[in-house]
Amino acid sequence: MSRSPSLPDRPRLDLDPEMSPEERLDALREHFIKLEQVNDELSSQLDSAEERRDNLSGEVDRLERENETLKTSSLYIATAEEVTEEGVIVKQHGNNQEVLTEVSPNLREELEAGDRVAINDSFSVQTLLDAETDARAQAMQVDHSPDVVYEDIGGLDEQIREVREAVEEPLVNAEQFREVGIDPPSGVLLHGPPGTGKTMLAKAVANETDATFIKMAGSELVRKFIGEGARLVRDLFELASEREPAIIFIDEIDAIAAKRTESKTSGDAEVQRTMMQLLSEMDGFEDRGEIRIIAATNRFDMLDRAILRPGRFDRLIEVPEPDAEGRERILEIHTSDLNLAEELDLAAIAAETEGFSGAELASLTTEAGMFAIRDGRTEVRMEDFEDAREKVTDEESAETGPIAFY
Ligand SMILES: Nc1ncnc2c1ncn2[C@@H]1O[C@H](COP(=O)(O)OP(=O)(O)OP(=O)(O)O)[C@@H](O)[C@H]1O
Repeated sequence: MSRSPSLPDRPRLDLDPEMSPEERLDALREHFIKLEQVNDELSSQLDSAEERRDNLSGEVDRLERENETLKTSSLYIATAEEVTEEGVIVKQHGNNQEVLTEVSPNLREELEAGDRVAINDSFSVQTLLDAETDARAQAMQVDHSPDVVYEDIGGLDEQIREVREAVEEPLVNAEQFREVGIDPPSGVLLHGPPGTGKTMLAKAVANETDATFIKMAGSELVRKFIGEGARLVRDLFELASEREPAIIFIDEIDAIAAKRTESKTSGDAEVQRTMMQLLSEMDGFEDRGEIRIIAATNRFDMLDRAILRPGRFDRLIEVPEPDAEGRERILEIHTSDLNLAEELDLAAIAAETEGFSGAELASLTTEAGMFAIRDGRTEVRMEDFEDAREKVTDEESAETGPIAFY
């Protein structure tokens, strides 16, 4: 900082009593001139002091603004990976950097592993992001460890074997695949009627491989997130690479990948863009590491064949309606916690429920339990299943009519 200039000396007026009036007048004039000079000097000093003050207050304004911006500067988005005694481990989106960081005690109470958070430059957690405000969070269902295991799935042994081979093996033994030099299937397409266990299969692989399960429903992309489909597909793959190992599950893929002739709605161009984005993500997918893609449809006939080309959904697995044996197994699974009457014959129920999907058998079981309760019993009998079958069949035909799609 420059020093302030020194003040000019104050002129002295020496009037000798011996002086004549003329001499006094001269001395006074001279003094007056000196005073004027000092005055000029002081006012120029005042001017420059004022100028300096203006400059300084400009500088103060600038610093204040900078301070404000620093206080409100952009925050980074991260995911809380683990809440530990020592702090919170967060993983920053984009660069996947993991850090152990601080969090204020009140935030800490609310914070759970898997939450999205905003962190500042020094990585400390500033806010917990509200998942509901985030289209990405709304459009995608993220499950860190789905609780479905292969044993929960009845009648699909062959499909389980194929899914394990196409999805689980390449994830678990990635190194072996590389060494042998074969590319695992890029994407697996599960096709079959509704409620037959396609989602369960995808969840069970995620569980078995300790992978994050990320589900996106094609129909929602088209209905709910109009104009955002392509971006959300990009986000979907980005999220998966942040959460490796991950299983991407695209349900109802027909909604975004229907044959062009079949989709003549006004949103056609938008749907096309979403599908193109999906194809380009899959085409550029090879080096993406531990991410596998599973899609499901119950409108296989409607699919645009472009998505079935090699390098895309090149492994097709049909998930059919269960046969009698499959139905019996599904009934066994869903009644395992029920208090069944001694005489109850699951094979007989399976024989009488031709055309029932796994989902329908699950609700049949719940309904049977409800009939027992209504009757004041704690034991579920054959007659409860018969009543339940009538109810479920009536509801089905009232709601959807015969299943016409497949
Ligand atoms: N094979 C099965 N074994 C046991 N339970 C089943 C089976 N299939 C379906 N279920 C029951 O039905 C429910 C729905 O199944 P799931 O969501 O996997 O069907 P989906 O084929 O994905 O259906 P959608 O095509 O309608 O999405 C499951 O939560 C489960 O209770």
